[in-house]
Amino acid sequence: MEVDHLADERSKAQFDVEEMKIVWAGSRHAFQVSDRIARLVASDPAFQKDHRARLGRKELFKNTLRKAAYAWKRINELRLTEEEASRLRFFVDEPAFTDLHWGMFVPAIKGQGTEEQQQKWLPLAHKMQIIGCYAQTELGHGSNVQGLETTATFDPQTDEFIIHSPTLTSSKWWPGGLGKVATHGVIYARLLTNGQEHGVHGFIVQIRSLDDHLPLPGITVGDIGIKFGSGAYNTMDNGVLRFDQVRIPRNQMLMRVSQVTREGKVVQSDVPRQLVYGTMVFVRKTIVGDASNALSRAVCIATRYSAVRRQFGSQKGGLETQVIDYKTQQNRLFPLLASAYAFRVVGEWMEWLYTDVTQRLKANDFSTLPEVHACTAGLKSLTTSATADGIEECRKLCGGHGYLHSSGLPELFAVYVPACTYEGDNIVLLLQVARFLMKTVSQLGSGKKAVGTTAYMGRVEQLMQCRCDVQNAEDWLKPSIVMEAFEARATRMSVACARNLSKFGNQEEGFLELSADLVEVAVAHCQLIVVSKFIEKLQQDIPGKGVKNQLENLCSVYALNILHKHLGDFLSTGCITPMQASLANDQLRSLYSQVRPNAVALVDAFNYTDHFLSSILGRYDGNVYPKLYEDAWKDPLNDSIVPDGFHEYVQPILKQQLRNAKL
Ligand SMILES: CCC/C=C/C(=O)SCCNC(=O)CCNC(=O)[C@H](O)C(C)(C)COP(=O)([O-])OP(=O)([O-])OC[C@H]1O[C@@H](n2cnc3c(N)ncnc32)[C@H](O)[C@@H]1OP(=O)([O-])[O-]
Ligand SMILES: Cc1cc2nc3c(=O)[nH]c(=O)nc-3n(C[C@H](O)[C@H](O)[C@H](O)COP(=O)(O)OP(=O)(O)OC[C@H]3O[C@@H](n4cnc5c(N)ncnc54)[C@H](O)[C@@H]3O)c2cc1C
Repeated sequence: MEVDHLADERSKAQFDVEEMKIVWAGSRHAFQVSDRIARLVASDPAFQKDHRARLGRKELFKNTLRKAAYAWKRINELRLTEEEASRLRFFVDEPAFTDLHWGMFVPAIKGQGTEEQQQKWLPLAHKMQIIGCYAQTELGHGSNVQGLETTATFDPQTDEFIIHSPTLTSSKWWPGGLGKVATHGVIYARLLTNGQEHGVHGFIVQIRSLDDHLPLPGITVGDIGIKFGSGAYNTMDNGVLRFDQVRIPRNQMLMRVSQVTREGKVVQSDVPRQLVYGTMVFVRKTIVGDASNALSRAVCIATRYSAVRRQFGSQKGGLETQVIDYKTQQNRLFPLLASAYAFRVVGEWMEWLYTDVTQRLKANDFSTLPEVHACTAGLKSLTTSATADGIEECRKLCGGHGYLHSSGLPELFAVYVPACTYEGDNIVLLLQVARFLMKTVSQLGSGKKAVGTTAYMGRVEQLMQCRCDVQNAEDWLKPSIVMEAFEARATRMSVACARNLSKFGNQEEGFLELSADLVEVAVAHCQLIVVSKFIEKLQQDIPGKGVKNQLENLCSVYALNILHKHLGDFLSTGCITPMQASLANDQLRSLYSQVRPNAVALVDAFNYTDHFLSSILGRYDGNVYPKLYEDAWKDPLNDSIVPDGFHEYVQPILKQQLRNAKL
């Protein structure tokens, strides 16, 4: 019989874990779908993944193609819904060309194509009769989208666009799926008609033949090479692409935002030009939800292992202390656990925000677009940075064993860390948020009402003067007190920056000079959004014994840990006193004691299979040591007792030394 080494931990839980699983999944339905599909993937040997770090690039890539094809076969055989298919790809857990096909190519056509274009291209993409990628970034420019150099010149004689890469730096560089697989791409290029330039637009371009998969005439395409980490993101064929005067029909420019007529005239529709950037907004909101997936996975591993691992503290020959009982371990681990839950909640809210803006856009209401852009950009940045740092912290929380590939953490880190760069470099995105905030502050006096996530700035006068009401540590558990401290901090930092900016004659010059401060303002605003969405969630009815209470503890841990880490902001803006800061820290310590007995159950609520976690340290049954020992012997180096190369290279040295010693 299997022994559950964590049974004792599980018996300590003070809440209904099954109900928490529903909260984590978002709904009973979502839980059931996820649970069923996770088991389906875990039980299928074709989806095995524990050997992939030992494969060379070519074998690794071929293996990914095999898995993607098999996943597609199962999706069709089982007639999975779109939701189920997307869960299946998630649990297969291997970055592949399909991520970009479903995650960017299809959304780009949906968001930027006309009805007619959608009718033509989407059925082909949905049946995978074509495979697409999203080719925006170039060798010379990624962040600066307006700086892209690829051109799309309209030729009125033939009613075509000529797509061309005029310089080396205009080569498309990075698009996933492009390197070896994609047959088509949405290519971003500067539109030129009648000798005039009209900014960057998306074009559907066929890259490879549907018969023999060779590049079409005028196209040079390949993979950009090995990336960070063994295995990891190297399952993806990030690509390079150059065009030499490649012709495409006029109707392959995505024309929802602007149209080019038969005569080459550019006609703007009434949707804002920024919708050309719409796919990025879509993907950024998805990345926020994904951050909670990656962070929860790392936290699950580190929490279970911290309960298994014992070090020091044995008295009279008894058991040593579980490392999870050290306050320093709790102080590093529990805020990450709280962040995983916080990002889950904010990810759910992002889904709502995105659905809302999509409906508004359909009704030609563009009023919330700037705020949605600021929220998706800011929260993408905040959550991915915290998650990347959090995964690395989890590795350290697992001591030496965390550095082993079999802990699951190195690969998770290597796959996750580019999220801080792709879909917008995190600093560049925070500067977008800061621009939005400075604009909001500058409009406060003009009577324009601050709405949505900036509504708090409407109370600027009160927030500039308010004094925190905390008298004892428990006061920090009151949502109103926490909210006011965070709102006052964000407002005061925004106003201070706006005042500094106004000292510059040239706003752009001021923006550049103060950009480091502006990034901090943006972070303060985004942290406030996370705290406020978590608090809002707790105002809802949440069923299940003790579930709400656990979430309240986690919400307080999230907020008070941020307050502690950013104490400089709160103190220097006079939002709280040093004494109140010290009380917040006392409360945080006491919250750790309340989280401690529930920690293992709180990570069980993520409902991850051992297959998905792929971590010996994070095994559900906690049977870590025998499995680590067993796994070591599976390494190919242990296939032979004396390694290849020993007789050739090492033995001669030993013999030489021996000879020298005898002389
Ligand atoms: C699995 C991994 C796959 C990865 C895939 C990828 O990485 S794909 C590649 C991913 N690549 C990247 O992510 C590249 C990152 N870079 C970018 O997104 C942009 O180039 C930029 C936003 C940094 C600057 O852009 P710029 O120089 O054109 O703009 P500007 O600053 O002068 O602002 C002009 C106005 O537009 C507004 N606005 C801007 N964006 C949006 C939006 N999305 N929506 C709505 N609005 C937006 C902005 O607020 C401003 O409004 P205002 O004040 O006039 O009312
Ligand atoms: C794994 C991976 C997958 C990707 N997939 C795709 C894809 O499918 N399709 C696609 O089109 N692209 C893709 N990309 C490209 C990605 O979107 C870009 O790399 C990203 O947008 C960052 O742009 P950059 O590389 O130009 O960085 P840079 O802008 O060159 O950044 C370099 C440094 O400059 C700083 N910086 C830049 N501008 C400013 C500024 N205005 N103010 C202050 N600091 C600044 C940045 O903070 C950073 O520290 C992918 C990238 C990676 C790593």
